[in-house]
Amino acid sequence: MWRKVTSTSFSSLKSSLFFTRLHLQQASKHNAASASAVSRFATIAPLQEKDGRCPFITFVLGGPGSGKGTQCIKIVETFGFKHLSAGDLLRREMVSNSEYGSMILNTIKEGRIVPSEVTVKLILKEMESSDNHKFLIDGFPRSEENRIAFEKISGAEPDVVLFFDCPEDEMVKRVLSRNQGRIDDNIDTIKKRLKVFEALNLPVIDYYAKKGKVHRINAVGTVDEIFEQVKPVFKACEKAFNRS
Ligand SMILES: Nc1ncnc2c1ncn2[C@@H]1O[C@H](COP(=O)(O)OP(=O)(O)OP(=O)(O)O)[C@@H](O)[C@H]1O
Ligand SMILES: Nc1ccn([C@H]2C[C@H](O)[C@@H](COP(=O)(O)O)O2)c(=O)n1
Ligand SMILES: [Mg+2]
Repeated sequence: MWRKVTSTSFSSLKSSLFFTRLHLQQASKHNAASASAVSRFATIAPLQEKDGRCPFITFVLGGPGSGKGTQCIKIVETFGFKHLSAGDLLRREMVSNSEYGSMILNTIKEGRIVPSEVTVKLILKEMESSDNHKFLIDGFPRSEENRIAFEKISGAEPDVVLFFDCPEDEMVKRVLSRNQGRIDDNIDTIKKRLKVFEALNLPVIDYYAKKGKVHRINAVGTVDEIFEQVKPVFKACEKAFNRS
C-alpha cells in the first residue's frame, strides 16, 4: 500500500546512547499517552484514494529553524505538493476561538508538543479536503506519540521522510533572526524546543531511518544549495506520485 523509497546514508543521526536518562523518561511518559489519544479518534476515517490515486506522503523533519518551511515552499513550486505545516495549523487553531486555544498557546510557549489528538485531527481534515494527493507534512510527527497516532488513524505511512540536519548554533541564529512575531522565537523557548527535538523527534527519525525512508539533507548552505539536495529525492519518486 505505502511504498518504501531508497534512502541515502545517514551518518550524523545521533545514536540512542546520546539520550540522557531525563530524555528517556520524557519520551516514555509521552508515549504512554498515545494509546488513549488513539482511542479518542474512533470517528476519524482512514485516508482514502483520490481519483484512483494513493496519497503520496512526505514527512518533513528537522530541528527548530533548520529550514523546513523554507524548503517546503520550493518543493511546492517544483513538484506541486500541498504543504501542511503542523505548527501553522496549530497556530491557526489557536486564534480561531477553538476550545483548544489556550492549551495550544501554553504548549507552544513552553516549547512542548500538543497532544496528537488535536494535531492529527487538524492534519487529516486538511488532507481530506484537499484536491491534491501529494502532501508535505512539515514539522510532524514530532514524537513517537504523534507518529503512532497518525499511522493508526490514517492507516498510512510516509513514502518519504526528509530530515534537515542542522547544527544547533545555526538553528538558534536563524530562529532569533526570523522576525515573524512567533511567541516561541525567543532564546528560552528555543532551548526547550531543542531539548524536545532531541528527546522526542530524533527517535522518530531513527525509526524511519531503520525502515529506509529517511533522506538526510545537510541543512547548512544557501537555500538553493540545500534545494539541490532535495530535488533528486523527489525526481526519483515521480513515477510513484500517480500510483493507484
Ligand atoms: N539555508 C538557509 N540559510 C540561512 N537562513 C535560512 C536558510 N533557510 C531558512 N533560513 C531562514 O531561517 C529561518 C528559519 O527557517 P524556517 O522557518 O524555514 O525553519 P523551520 O525549520 O520551518 O523552523 P520551525 O521548526 O521553527 O518552524 C527563517 O527566517 C528563514 O528565512
Ligand atoms: N507536530 C507538532 C508540530 C508543532 N507543534 C507545536 C510545538 C512547536 O514548537 C510549535 C511550532 O511548530 P513549528 O512551526 O516550529 O513546526 O507547534 C506540536 O505541538 N506538534
Ligand atoms: Mg516551520
